[in-house]
Amino acid sequence: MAPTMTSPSGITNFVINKGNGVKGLSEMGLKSLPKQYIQPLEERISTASFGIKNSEESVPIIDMSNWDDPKVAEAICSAAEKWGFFQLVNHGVPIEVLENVKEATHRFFELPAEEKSKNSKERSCSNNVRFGTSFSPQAEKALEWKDYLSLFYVSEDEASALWPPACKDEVLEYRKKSEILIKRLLEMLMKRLNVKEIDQEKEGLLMGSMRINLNYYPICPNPELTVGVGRHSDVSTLTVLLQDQIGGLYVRGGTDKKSWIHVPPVKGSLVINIGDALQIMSNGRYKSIEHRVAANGIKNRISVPIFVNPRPLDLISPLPEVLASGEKAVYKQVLYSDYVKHFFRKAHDGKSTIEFAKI
Ligand SMILES: CC(C)(COP(=O)(O)OP(=O)(O)OC[C@H]1O[C@@H](n2cnc3c(N)ncnc32)[C@H](O)[C@@H]1OP(=O)(O)O)[C@@H](O)C(=O)NCCC(=O)NCCSC(=O)/C=C/c1ccc(O)cc1
Ligand SMILES: O=C(O)CCC(=O)C(=O)O
Ligand SMILES: [Fe+2]
Repeated sequence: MAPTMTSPSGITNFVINKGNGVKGLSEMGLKSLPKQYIQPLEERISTASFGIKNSEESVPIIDMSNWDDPKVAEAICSAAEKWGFFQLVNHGVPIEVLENVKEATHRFFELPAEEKSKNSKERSCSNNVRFGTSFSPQAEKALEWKDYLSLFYVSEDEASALWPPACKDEVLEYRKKSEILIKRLLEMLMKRLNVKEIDQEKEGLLMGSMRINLNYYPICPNPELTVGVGRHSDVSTLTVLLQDQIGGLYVRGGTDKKSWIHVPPVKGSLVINIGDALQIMSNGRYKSIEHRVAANGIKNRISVPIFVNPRPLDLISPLPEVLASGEKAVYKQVLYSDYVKHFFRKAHDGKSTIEFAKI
């Protein structure tokens, strides 16, 4: 039988090869979710049974207005140890910059499929610019209901020349204006690890590369059967995440450490989470926590994470300052680009990636 639009190969062709993404599927007004997107029961997110149970069971919201007050550093480091996730208000990144990057994200995804797919893995003129769908379609048994544009930052000039004009200025501004915040956070987190000063070498190791993703989660016909993003932890040092007002991000936590806790949108805030690279460098003191995103049946959602990373050719391992007191290393030295390739070559699988670096 010839593939039709609704046959499995027809869907793959339309979404992945033709670059329509799940946004294209969503806009066709599909009445039911195509088979490829149906997740196994244990991965589905039943939003009715999750959420905030009480005030102790929510990700901390930290006010950064007095960022040099030791209490702020204490709150941030404790949240990084206990939750691996926190929200920041009065973080110093201008609200207008955040609004502009959200608008630019919508502008990019509103472009015709033909225009967006000029940035696909096959057609992009740079390895640093990639438009795609789901996470790792060739490795996944069930696909995720998300399209993305992923931008690896090398320099202002390179980005200006190669990133899509629909969003590049706003994304560059968002990255630049977040840099002070990123440095402040890393300084606080490092102090608690007995790293007194972030010299050039440490700065490179902690934040020598950045990747900004523009995530688009279109309205889904059967949101309860699929996910926007499956369970994973980020491979970054830390991630600065801008989400819109829709909601749907869940993190593993609570007193039993097993519940899925909603991260409610807070106007003007930024979500921060610890990634695997910092869990490794801190020898497990700071936690990169599993998280996932629900699909939504009513509204389109966007998010814009800045993944703050080591450089691809950095060797990452527990920091000497952390091991100075005689603590035994639980992670070995790994080449960061090997670690990231390992992450990208498999489907999302919770906290499994870090096994790659365990002794
Ligand atoms: C290893 C990289 C990413 C690419 O290396 P490459 O060898 O020059 O390029 P390849 O094109 O061969 O990519 C290797 C594999 O990774 C895949 N990949 C290459 N970028 C991508 C890409 N942005 N997206 C999703 N696959 C990709 C790519 O498809 C390919 O898979 P495969 O074809 O099956 O071998 C290299 O740029 C690198 O070392 N970067 C270091 C900095 C970095 O990007 N760190 C990652 C931070 S991202 C992070 O923390 C979380 C990201 C995340 C993202 C989505 C989620 O749902 C959840 C989390
Ligand atoms: O969309 C979100 O809120 C989170 C997305 C995410 O976890 C990621 O891109 O790594
Ligand atoms: Fe993530």
